[in-house]
Amino acid sequence: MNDIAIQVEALCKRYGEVRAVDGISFTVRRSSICALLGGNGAGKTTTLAMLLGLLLPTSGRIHIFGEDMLRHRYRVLPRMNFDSPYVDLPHRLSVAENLGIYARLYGLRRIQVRIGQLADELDLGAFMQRPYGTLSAGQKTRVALAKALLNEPELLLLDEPTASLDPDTADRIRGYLMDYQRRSGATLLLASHNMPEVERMGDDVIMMRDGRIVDRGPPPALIQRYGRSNLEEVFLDVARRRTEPEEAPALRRKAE
Ligand SMILES: Nc1ncnc2c1ncn2[C@@H]1O[C@H](COP(=O)(O)OP(=O)(O)OP(=O)(O)O)[C@@H](O)[C@H]1O
Repeated sequence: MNDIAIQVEALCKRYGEVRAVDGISFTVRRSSICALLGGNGAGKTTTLAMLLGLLLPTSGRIHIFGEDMLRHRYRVLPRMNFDSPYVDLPHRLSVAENLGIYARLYGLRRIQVRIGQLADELDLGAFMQRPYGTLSAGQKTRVALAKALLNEPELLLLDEPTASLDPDTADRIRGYLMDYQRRSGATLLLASHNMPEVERMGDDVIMMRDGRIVDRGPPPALIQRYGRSNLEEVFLDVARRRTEPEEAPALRRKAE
């Protein structure tokens, strides 16, 4: 059990008739990067929100670092953090003030040292004293990531971490996150529909459609199983439901 960071069993979230998450079970190994991959409305954000305790599941179980999240989430939350484009920070406060508030909330000790470190690593120096509300979308994304890393989380949940970044910055942030994972041994779970991102970062991929898990595995294994040359083609097979053996090229070739 010690090498499991996240264990989810038969997790469901319903909104009236909508089954946003429909009975999913999965585990995420400690010190790995796992990607939740799925089209719009597949249930990725809902899954992350339940893992964080922001949403109550309709049914099912979630254990993080062996703790039952529905009963004891405050035991685990200090070891976690998350980053999502849907979360905003106070607009009138400067970047430095915003990070300072979160650092105190998290009970950090050497607050200025940690903020300085992150400002350096994520290249925030030029706008640390500016009101957060005046930043561009990409700059806000980097500040939000700094906020998520303040407490050096052992488990980091990321919802579309590079959604509003230009290709150069996005690439550097991916590299930075992978480096953070290697340095700290943290576990990362990211929701994305950016295939090259998932292919580059993910040790494991969980593919979701309509609230269910339709396939999973390391990117190279998935690509091989579907007889495709990249994850984008696998995703299109899954999204367009070409996942029956008679329709998946590799399996069809094997049968011939
Ligand atoms: N508060 C809500 N009330 C009703 N339905 C909701 C609510 N939140 C999410 N849903 C529905 O649940 C389903 C899953 O949504 P979710 O946001 O988890 O998908 P997603 O995979 O993150 O999609 P995207 O890639 O578009 O962000 C969708 O059909 C969505 O419309």
